[in-house]
Amino acid sequence: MKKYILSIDQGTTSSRAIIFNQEGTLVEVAQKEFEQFFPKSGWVEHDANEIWTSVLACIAEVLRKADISASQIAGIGITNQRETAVVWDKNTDKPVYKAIVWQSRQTEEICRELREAGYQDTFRNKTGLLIDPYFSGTKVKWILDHVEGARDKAENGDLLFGTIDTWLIYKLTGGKVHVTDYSNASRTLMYNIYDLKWDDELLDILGVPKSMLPKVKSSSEVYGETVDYHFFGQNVPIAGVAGDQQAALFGQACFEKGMVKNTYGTGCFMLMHTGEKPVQSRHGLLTTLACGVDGKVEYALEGSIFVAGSAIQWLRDGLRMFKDAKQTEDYATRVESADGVYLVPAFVGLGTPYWDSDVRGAMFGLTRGTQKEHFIRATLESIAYQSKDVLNAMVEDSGIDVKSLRVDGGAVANNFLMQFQSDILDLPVERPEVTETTALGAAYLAGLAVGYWESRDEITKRWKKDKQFDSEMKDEKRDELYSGWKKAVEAARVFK
Ligand SMILES: Nc1ncnc2c1ncn2[C@@H]1O[C@H](COP(=O)(O)OP(=O)(O)O)[C@@H](O)[C@H]1O
Ligand SMILES: O=P(O)(O)OC[C@H](O)CO
Repeated sequence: MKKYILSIDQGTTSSRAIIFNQEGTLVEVAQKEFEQFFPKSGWVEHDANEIWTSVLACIAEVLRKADISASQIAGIGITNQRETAVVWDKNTDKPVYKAIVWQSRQTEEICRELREAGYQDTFRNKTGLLIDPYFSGTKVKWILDHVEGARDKAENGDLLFGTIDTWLIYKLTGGKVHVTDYSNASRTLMYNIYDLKWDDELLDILGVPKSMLPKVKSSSEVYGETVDYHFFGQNVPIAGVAGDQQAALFGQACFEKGMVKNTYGTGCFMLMHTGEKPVQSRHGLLTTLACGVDGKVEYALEGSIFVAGSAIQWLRDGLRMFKDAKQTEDYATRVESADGVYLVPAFVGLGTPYWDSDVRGAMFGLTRGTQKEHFIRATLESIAYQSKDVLNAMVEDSGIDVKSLRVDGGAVANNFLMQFQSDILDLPVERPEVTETTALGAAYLAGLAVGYWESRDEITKRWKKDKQFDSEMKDEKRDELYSGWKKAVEAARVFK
């Protein structure tokens, strides 16, 4: 009987279930969107139960479409939108509040208070992160502070916290297993990435009882089995877990110090593998845990860009400039250049390296001659400029000379964007054949744990390039364009 690996990719706007075969080829995929809740300006929430049912529906659909029975699944890998926080009552298995999403800014006030109380370095030195609403810790505090009776219940040991991986494993195992992996724990603002422990001092500052927290395990091991009533009568091992960006780093076979991947989706997330030693940043990068295997811990540097593909969605839905994101390539190549136009897409502030949550989007260099084509081209270019800001910070902080950039995510289909990225970085940009690297990474992690695949070397060999983009731009032109971008960012930050 032929066996497969099932990967569950629980993202910000949709859940997906994907089946991979022994060759690491995608056999079938099922996807389901779910509702986004925006209760107040800047707040983003999900219904954790809807996420769970969307995942179950995807599993059923993908098995049906692939005509594979549940008994043919050798193992399950889970990868997830990170930082999003769920708190539920272990007596009822019901969430006490909606899942607070990574993008949500509703804990801005809590963060301000923590910064003003002088805790920035305490958190940074232990977690590698910044005090920002992005991370889970202040979201958990917010729920305990705002949901009636929640704090008492938490102190009584009745409430559990989890990122989405934890929530899904808990549900799939019928409430038997409460775990997460290093990569997800490292995004919570509560986990000490050097001691590899939940940090008592940080928990105390945040007022989060330790009894709520999941056990932290490696990214590739058997955590438990599905209960048969949730998996068509089968007890299948859940054997791989990683936050989606770390899973992509793994799926891109970036196992060596200095290898970098950039994922171009709603936002952009660039990760550099830094080996078995953490690198501390001076330029607003995050130090985070990558996926190790065989019990080894590995580290990465990460830069987060909040708005990338979503700027394209804004052009499509907000400004109604085209119907399909694909058309942007054609529009952008109809003109020679953006003609001096720059978009700073700081719609929700700027992430790495600026970490400025008050700055808002701005456009510069408009003339009477500016056309829709320039506008679209400038938007695509802004994705590449932001990525250059992050890569520059990585090179400075790590002292590592980067040889190439591996890319994935929905927007890498855009050849203009990839060529411009290579031009502006003056680096080769490598697009793999399988751009579903996030799901593939989780599948690899699970497959390695159950002996479906042998080793990371096998994965390295499987990584295949679809296309390489090499820089064709003159240094002078690159410098001129990039200095224009830096000026545009400066100017946008003045207007607050
Ligand atoms: N050909 C394209 N050119 C530019 N942007 C694109 C293209 N195709 C998709 N996108 C953008 O990529 C994003 C979708 O990528 P995806 O990896 O599915 O995102 P996510 O996982 O964050 O939901 C959307 O924001 C979309 O606007
Ligand atoms: O859902 P995605 O793929 O946009 O990823 C979200 C990130 O994990 C947030 O840190």
